[in-house]
Amino acid sequence: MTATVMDGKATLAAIKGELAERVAALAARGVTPGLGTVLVGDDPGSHWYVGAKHRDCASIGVTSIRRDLPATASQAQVEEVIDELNADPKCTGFLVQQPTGLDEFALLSRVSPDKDVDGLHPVNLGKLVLGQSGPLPCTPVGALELLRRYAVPVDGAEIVVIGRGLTVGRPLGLLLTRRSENATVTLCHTGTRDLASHTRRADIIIAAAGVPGLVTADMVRPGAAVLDVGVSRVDGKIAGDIAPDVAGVAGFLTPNPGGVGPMTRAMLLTNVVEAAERHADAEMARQAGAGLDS
Ligand SMILES: Nc1nc2c(c(=O)[nH]1)N[C@@H](CN(C=O)c1ccc(C(=O)N[C@@H](CCC(=O)O)C(=O)O)cc1)CN2
Repeated sequence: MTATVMDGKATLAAIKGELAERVAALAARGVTPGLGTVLVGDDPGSHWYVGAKHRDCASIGVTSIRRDLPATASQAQVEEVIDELNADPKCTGFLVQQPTGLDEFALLSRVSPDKDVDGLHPVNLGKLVLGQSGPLPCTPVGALELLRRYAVPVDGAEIVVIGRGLTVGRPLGLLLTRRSENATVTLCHTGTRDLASHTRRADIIIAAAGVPGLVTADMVRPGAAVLDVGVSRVDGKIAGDIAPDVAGVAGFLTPNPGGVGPMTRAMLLTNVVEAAERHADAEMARQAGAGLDS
């Protein structure tokens, strides 16, 4: 069997085209979305991710506000920048690039939930738990969107998620078990005794463990969809969690790079546009309430 490649790069391009139309509609209402990023330190990977996010924004008409701080920045200095972006009307949404090496819970909690485009603020994660609408974490919803666009059925599917991290594995479990998605999820982690016994009966495997080559062909049911979210560097190159021999067994497979990574950026752009749309609607309602619309 040769797996169908779930192309995240091509899907990002398609989503950008769709979002550019929504940005144009916002411009007609006098609103320009603006993404803010807060980057601490000089990790080359983080610099690349932030640069890519701003290039994506420029390509669809979203303006950029970039705050880069040195590795020596203190918690208080980063919190000051967050306060600035919370108050800046040109910044309709922003994020703190992780990792920062600081108290990330305190930083995430300080971002205004209305401007949280990562969907990682405790209020927005709480909404996900409660099944309320709100911005969703970018990588989990990116993986789900890729499955949707390749028509891989999720409703009723047995899905094994590997990894319980706060940005991917844990919210993925919450997302996929919502009534609207209706999947049965097994969340595996370093304490899982027999990983292969779980993956072998999965319709969909989503690996976010950061262990190169963790999932091998013998662990995959023929025809299963396999998504690789693992990012490790081996000899300077990205190495995912999925071993190359899985391509001969899986029905659908994401490349890595070129799979879920670009989808993370696509869903960030979606959250940025949606935050600006909510902002525009709230402003219109405020003006109508104040009798300013006539
Ligand atoms: N505040 C956040 N920090 C981090 C998040 C996040 O969602 N919010 N996730 C990751 C990094 N990340 C986004 O920030 C991210 C990961 C991967 C990609 C991507 O496009 N990757 C490319 C390859 C890039 C390369 O060559 O290095 C791909 O997979 O094709 C974009 C964004 C941690 N931090």
